[in-house]
Amino acid sequence: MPHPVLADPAQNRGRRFSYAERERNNLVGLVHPAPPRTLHQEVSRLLSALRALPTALTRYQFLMRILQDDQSLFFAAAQANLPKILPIIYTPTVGDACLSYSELPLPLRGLWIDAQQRGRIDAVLSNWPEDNIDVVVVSDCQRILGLGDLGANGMGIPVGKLLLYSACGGINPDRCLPVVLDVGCNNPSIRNNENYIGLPQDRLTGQAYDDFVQEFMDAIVKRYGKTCLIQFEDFGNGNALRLLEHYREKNCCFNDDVQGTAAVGLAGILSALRIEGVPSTLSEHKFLFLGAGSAGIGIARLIVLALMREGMSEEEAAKKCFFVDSRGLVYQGRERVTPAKATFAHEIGDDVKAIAGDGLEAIVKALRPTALIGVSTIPGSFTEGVIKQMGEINERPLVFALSNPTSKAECTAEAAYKHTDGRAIFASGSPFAPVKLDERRTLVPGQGNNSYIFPGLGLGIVTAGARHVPESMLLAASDSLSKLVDKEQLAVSCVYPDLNSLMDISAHIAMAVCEEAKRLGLNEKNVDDITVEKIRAQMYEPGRGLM
Ligand SMILES: NC(=O)c1ccc[n+]([C@@H]2O[C@H](COP(=O)([O-])OP(=O)(O)OC[C@H]3O[C@@H](n4cnc5c(N)ncnc54)[C@H](O)[C@@H]3O)[C@@H](O)[C@H]2O)c1
Ligand SMILES: O=C(O)C[C@H](O)C(=O)O
Ligand SMILES: [Mg+2]
Repeated sequence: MPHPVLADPAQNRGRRFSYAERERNNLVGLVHPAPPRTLHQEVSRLLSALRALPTALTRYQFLMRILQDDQSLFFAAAQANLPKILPIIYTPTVGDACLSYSELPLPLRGLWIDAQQRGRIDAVLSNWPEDNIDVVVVSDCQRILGLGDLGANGMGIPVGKLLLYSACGGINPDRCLPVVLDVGCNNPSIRNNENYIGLPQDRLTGQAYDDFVQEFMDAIVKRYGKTCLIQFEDFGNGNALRLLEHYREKNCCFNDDVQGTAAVGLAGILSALRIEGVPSTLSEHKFLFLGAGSAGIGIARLIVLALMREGMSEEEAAKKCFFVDSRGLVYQGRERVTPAKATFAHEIGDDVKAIAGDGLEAIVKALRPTALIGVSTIPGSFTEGVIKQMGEINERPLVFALSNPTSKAECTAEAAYKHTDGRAIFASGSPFAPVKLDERRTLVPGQGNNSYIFPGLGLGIVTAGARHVPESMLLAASDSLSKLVDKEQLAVSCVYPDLNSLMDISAHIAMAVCEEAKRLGLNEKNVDDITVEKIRAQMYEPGRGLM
């Protein structure tokens, strides 16, 4: 039997227990005899051990074990080394971890609510050891990153998102709940694995699915209150927008793939307007999206709102966004245009119709977009020809390859820069290293990932006790992020701020969200006297003052 203090990751401090603490807690002999260590020393030790590991997946496993063992060491290490740690606990490595979640020896983390628990979801929730929860991230895992249906294996995503809530947004990790709704899995390569951790059955659909989600939503509100934030994550195309529409005004919730992505995408675009050679107002731009799913529709809808704020009509604003889906250009009168795409299915001439199915390069040439946004999950779809075409049309083309993980990116940073002689303003969902163009110039790809948004957005919602998450909060978050991009970043073509400052970024975003909640009267908590400094001071940060 492990000692209860050592077995509790929130209490265990291993070699950092002082002599007095060792005496007080009867730990003498149970921790190493060497003199107590500082948090800083232990973080250094952790980082050396991490470096010595051979693969990203072994580093993922190692960090998950540290988290299970000693929570404050994990978060202190993460917060002091975000650019190093994020790609392991989050995108892209978390994608590999999810693919092999059934095989990897990993500590149990998160709550799987499976379809057989229908009718007793509240009882399952009561098994979670914490009674006070601020943020729930829930996925049905039908579209994990660009990897498709991973069933119960997708737990790595809600777990990873919530680790960022604490590491980047300062939400107390004990008040975070990662949930997988295991409604089945239709992917044979996952489900037929003899070690599969989920229900080996087809996904629930139709009314049975909707009732299951409804029961879950009600159970969360009953147990944790109506201002407990519910973040929908990596739901499939057929459910993401639909569930968001259904719940957005009933619950305190948002969909990260639709709305978080929208805010980070728009922030990158707004930042780019400040770069010389880029048309400096939003209304001068034309956006071409490859992929018309949750992420693409989400970004386009927020662009429309941003344009309307500048005085444009909704109809005119929508005309600034064009979509290409798996059948080619989406246009008015085309077959298979869903209601979500219909807003962006424009009237086009016969000349454009004639090339609508001819591939992205021809479409780029015909439409002459200023920005190309990849949310398609199709790796390499921004070919050399496509990128060169963007470079011919624009002095500084925006090329955002937002699909995750890295293996699904529409192009690499190097390709975007190389085929435009370094003129492209590139951003990607997964991290890419800086690219040295020549002796004088190194360009830095920005990571256009919703991780810049959701921790601060959630922090703001929790701080304000917001009842809902209206679209204007996403606009506020987006503006706030964009304002934090400095001249130095823009000079190296990077449209996002330094990842190292994510805790500060989140405090600023949270402040903007609180102000918006207050403006709309959506706050259950008094935020009259709130300031960025006060928010920052209350954020969970185990290394504060100790590192
Ligand atoms: N960077 C970020 O923060 C971020 C956020 C959300 C999603 N994403 C990534 O974006 C991708 C899409 O996510 P989503 O939520 O929109 O998924 P989705 O399943 O809702 O949509 C995918 C879209 O791509 C289209 N598509 C498929 N094949 C295509 C092809 N050959 N050509 C053109 N379009 C094609 C589909 O028709 C669909 O419209 C994923 O890889 C996801 O990881 C990134
Ligand atoms: O998880 C990420 O890295 C971003 C986004 O939510 C995605 O689904 O790709
Ligand atoms: Mg996602």
